[in-house]
Amino acid sequence: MKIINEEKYPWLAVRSTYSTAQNNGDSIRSFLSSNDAIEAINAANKQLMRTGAVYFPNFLTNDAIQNAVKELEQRENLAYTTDGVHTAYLRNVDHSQFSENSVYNHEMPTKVASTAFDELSSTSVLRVLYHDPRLLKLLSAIVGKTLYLSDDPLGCCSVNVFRPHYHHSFHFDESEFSVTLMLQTAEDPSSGLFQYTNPLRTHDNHDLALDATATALHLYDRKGLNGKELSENNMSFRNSGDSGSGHPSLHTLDFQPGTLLVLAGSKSLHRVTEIRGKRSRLVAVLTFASRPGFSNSAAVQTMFWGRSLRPRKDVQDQLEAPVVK
Ligand SMILES: O=C(O)CCC(=O)C(=O)O
Ligand SMILES: [Fe+2]
Repeated sequence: MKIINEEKYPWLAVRSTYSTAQNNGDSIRSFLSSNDAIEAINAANKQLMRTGAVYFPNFLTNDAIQNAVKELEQRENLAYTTDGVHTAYLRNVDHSQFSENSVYNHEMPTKVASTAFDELSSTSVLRVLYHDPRLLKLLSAIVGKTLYLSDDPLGCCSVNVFRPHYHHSFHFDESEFSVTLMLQTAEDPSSGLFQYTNPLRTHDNHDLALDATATALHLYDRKGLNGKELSENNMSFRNSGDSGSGHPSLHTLDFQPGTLLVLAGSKSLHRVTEIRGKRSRLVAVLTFASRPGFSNSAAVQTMFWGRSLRPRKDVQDQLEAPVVK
């Protein structure tokens, strides 16, 4: 079964007449060198830098979608449900460094279930896609740097299960880039929307973009703020992606089954609005990092999967070994 829709994206097909390891290696090396591929990647890179996200409709074949949904329906009852509060930064509140009214300490509710990577079968289409070297090469080309698969045994590739009334409040991901795949939408098409701002945080995890984040929450999360004034919010932040207006834009994704989204999730504030209707919204979340050995923190693992499972020790030892010159 083909997973990637090569009819819609012929430049993603790897042409090999016979299958030997070497032939496969050569095909992957020449992969993405066609003019069509270069053009599509340049356009995607521009879009990602400007708006924090870029998406590819019908990236998955219908067979792959159906297969994934069938497996997930069978495993849905295993999915752990988180039902609590978190800050936009998914970090612990810190009253010693940030004031009571700081957006850093502002908590919002989220209710979502998630099927962890180790709950997917060994032949799951999502597992196969996550390990397809074409996907890693494509994403590295789009973001303009070498990316690595995550070593998080739970969160490297997981599936969000949004049942009726579930929602995910505004947050930044810990992982730098996420790829999400819509598998099944909510019954009510005006619900379960994926919304994201332009990139607000510019450099690294130390850049909290407190002003911009507070401004975005004031503009787009009135319910979550409940009349509260966040202290950083002076409505005057500057951000290259929002030149002129001084307001972070909020985009709503046209997220249909089979759509693949590349999101700068640690830079763009994003949320999923409340689900209405009977059907669960199912979205796969595949994570990538710009250094090897990435894992979500134990705290974030516990929040989303109800347990923490650290990357294999041999992998960590290798990464932490001193470099001998
Ligand atoms: O379900 C989605 O569309 C993405 C949710 C999200 O932001 C996340 O899982 O971090
Ligand atoms: Fe997220």
